[in-house]
Amino acid sequence: MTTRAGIKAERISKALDGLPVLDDVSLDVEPSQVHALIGLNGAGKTTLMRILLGMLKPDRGSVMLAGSPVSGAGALPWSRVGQMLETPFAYPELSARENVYSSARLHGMDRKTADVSTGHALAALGLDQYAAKRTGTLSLGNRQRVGLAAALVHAPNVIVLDEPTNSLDPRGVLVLRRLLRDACRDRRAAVLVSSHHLDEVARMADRISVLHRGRIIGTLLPGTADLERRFFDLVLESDVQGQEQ
Ligand SMILES: Nc1ncnc2c1ncn2[C@@H]1O[C@H](COP(=O)(O)OP(=O)(O)OP(=O)(O)O)[C@@H](O)[C@H]1O
Repeated sequence: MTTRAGIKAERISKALDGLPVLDDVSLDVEPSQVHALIGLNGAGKTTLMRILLGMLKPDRGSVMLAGSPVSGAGALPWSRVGQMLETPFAYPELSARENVYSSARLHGMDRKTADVSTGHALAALGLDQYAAKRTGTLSLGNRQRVGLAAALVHAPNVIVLDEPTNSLDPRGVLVLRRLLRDACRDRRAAVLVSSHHLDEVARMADRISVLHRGRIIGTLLPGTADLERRFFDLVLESDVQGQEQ
């Protein structure tokens, strides 16, 4: 299996506590695309993202990430990856600036470049006035913005964000959408975002994959009308098929 960039997951299965959570999931997140993963609570989105990022080992299947098998990826591929899963990257006792700068350095940027990039990332996420504040004292939405700044500061080519708009206000959602679009256009980034919000996803994504009960049950076209109805049609169809088997 070869891929030059992006994420390619093939036939991933995983059980947790003896229960199947992912069943034969394949997913291609291509360069220059925002790929959305949608599914109901408990569908397996976070588990899949953890496997894609090498945080959890699949029982079966394989993942290529930024051109390398995720199981043996060295520092170079990881320096090209930006991610935010569940809790945003943020040491509460450090300032917003220190958190974002740390992420830049951990992803291999030299001090000067990290310093400049940190300034840009904070400004892009509207965090200038909070830069010196301890992250633990910030509002939930602003902590999420710090997490996003930390995920994007090093201009990654592969971006994985788990429910990145959860605590964002409408302006934050617009900002994130623009940043992800810019990343796709300017550096051919491959972007995977999970979400429950179909309307947001429809405006942000080029492709939408639907995960239900640990299986990819179909895709949706972002531009089509009645996205919500189509989503529930897919879910219902899959549940009916499951009952018949
Ligand atoms: N560490 C764990 N041990 C046992 N079961 C787990 C563990 N983590 C997740 N699960 C189970 O796996 C299933 C999928 O969980 P996951 O968090 O991946 O779903 P999700 O689609 O991200 O859900 P949500 O939208 O609610 O965040 C759930 O049934 C969950 O209870």
